Amino acid sequence: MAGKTLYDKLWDSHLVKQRDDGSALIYIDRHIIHEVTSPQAFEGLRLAGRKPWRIDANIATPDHNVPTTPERKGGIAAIADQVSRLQVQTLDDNCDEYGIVEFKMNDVRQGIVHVISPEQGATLPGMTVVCGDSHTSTHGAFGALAHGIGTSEVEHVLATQCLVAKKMKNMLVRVDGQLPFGVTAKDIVLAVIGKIGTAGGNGHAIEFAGSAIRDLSIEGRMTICNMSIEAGARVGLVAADEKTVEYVKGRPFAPKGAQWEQAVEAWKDLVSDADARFDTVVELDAAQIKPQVSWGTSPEMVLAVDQNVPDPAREADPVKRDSIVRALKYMGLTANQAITDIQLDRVFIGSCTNSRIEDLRAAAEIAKGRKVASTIKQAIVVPGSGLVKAQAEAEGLDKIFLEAGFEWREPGCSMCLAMNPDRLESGEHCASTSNRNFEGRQGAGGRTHLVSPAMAAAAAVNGRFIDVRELIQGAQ
Ligand SMILES: CC(C)[C@H](C(=O)O)[C@@H](O)C(=O)O
Ligand code: SF4
Repeated sequence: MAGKTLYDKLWDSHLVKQRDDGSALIYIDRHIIHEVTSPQAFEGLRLAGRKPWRIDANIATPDHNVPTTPERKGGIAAIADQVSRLQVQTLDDNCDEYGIVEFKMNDVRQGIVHVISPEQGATLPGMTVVCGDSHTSTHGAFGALAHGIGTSEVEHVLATQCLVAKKMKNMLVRVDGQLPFGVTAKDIVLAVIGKIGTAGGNGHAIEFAGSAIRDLSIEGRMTICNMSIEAGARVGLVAADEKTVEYVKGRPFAPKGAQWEQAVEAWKDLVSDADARFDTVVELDAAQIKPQVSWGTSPEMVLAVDQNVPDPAREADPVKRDSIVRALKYMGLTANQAITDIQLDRVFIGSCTNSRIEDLRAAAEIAKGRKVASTIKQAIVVPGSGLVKAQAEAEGLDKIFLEAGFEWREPGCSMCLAMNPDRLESGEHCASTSNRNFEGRQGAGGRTHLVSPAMAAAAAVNGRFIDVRELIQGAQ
């Protein structure tokens, strides 16, 4: 019998019941809650006369709707939009009522769900982690089985601590070789999506492996797993290793003492067996990856910074041709235009993809001693959590950004999606470190270009896209 993949192992160790029709019941170790997808779930629970099954499996924070400007220090009353205010208030009320740990709006531990849970050690290797949020795949970076769920499933998990699920297929994305100087985890994942497309991972759990993945920090691995969902896979995974253990050690929710020793021992098995069988295998050479920029309205519409946007006339497939025509029109671009000719209006450095300390350091390295171009209307840096913000301030990164002309904000989802005051105006182009570039994602008519933090900072100071390596001192 062939060995097991990491996904197989995680699945097997959480399987409560397998049914003949292919569906199964799996146990959930960690449930993360935010204000958008939880109100109806709690309401359903209440109507059914039930209570959360295991209170301490839950951790909550508001993120999507919270303003990121200084006025937000005023608390919930400072949220102008009525629906947003109600959602955040409802989350607070629900967590208070059931005694669920919540980092409220102005708690220093508040932030984007996918940033705060790993930061607290609430996401651990070997766990099953769910949240009513598609980017829950982020947590797979720890060798955990993590994916998004819908609101009715949020209610089910709250009530039973279990989830009805179906086993997925196994996909291996192997990235070997050395990443060129100035090329980051974000560029790897954008290049993967450019290669396999947004449906490439459909029905699969993707394990990212290979020397280039092992060489990444935990932050970088989170960036990659975060965007698995944009490659069509609900689950992204990276095997646990010493870096994972090192990252988790000493965090508030991590096991301590003898339990820690036991856990570390158990985590050694969180790798795919050498003879494990994958249904699909994709390989990339890290050395060939260049800084990426998305030009269209889907994350697969992505190119290296030195390329030109496509010419529909050269596309034989009529369906693809139509989508190129439509995307060019929406994005206000002309066929064959150089990526480096795209003029930006706003720059957003943040989101659960790229708002951790390492991302802010990379952006600050570029911003240091430079100025945001006068043609840029706004460039904002939004830390992923209050603790990331505090760390960045301790390192003086806030000063670097402010001196360069960036705004330094309070944590939240911010301009990643138009659910709070940070948004694009129609027609504006934004260099954004987030994960989705769908039509209207950052505001009606807004035009999103997905890039790494260093590339976003470079675009801010240059006004147009530029290969960040041209700005790095001593670049070869
Ligand atoms: C609001 C939420 C349900 C949504 C998601 O599931 O991903 C959001 O976080 C997003 O990124 O689009
Ligand atoms: S930062 Fe963006 S992608 Fe992440 S959870 Fe918030 S809205 Fe979703």
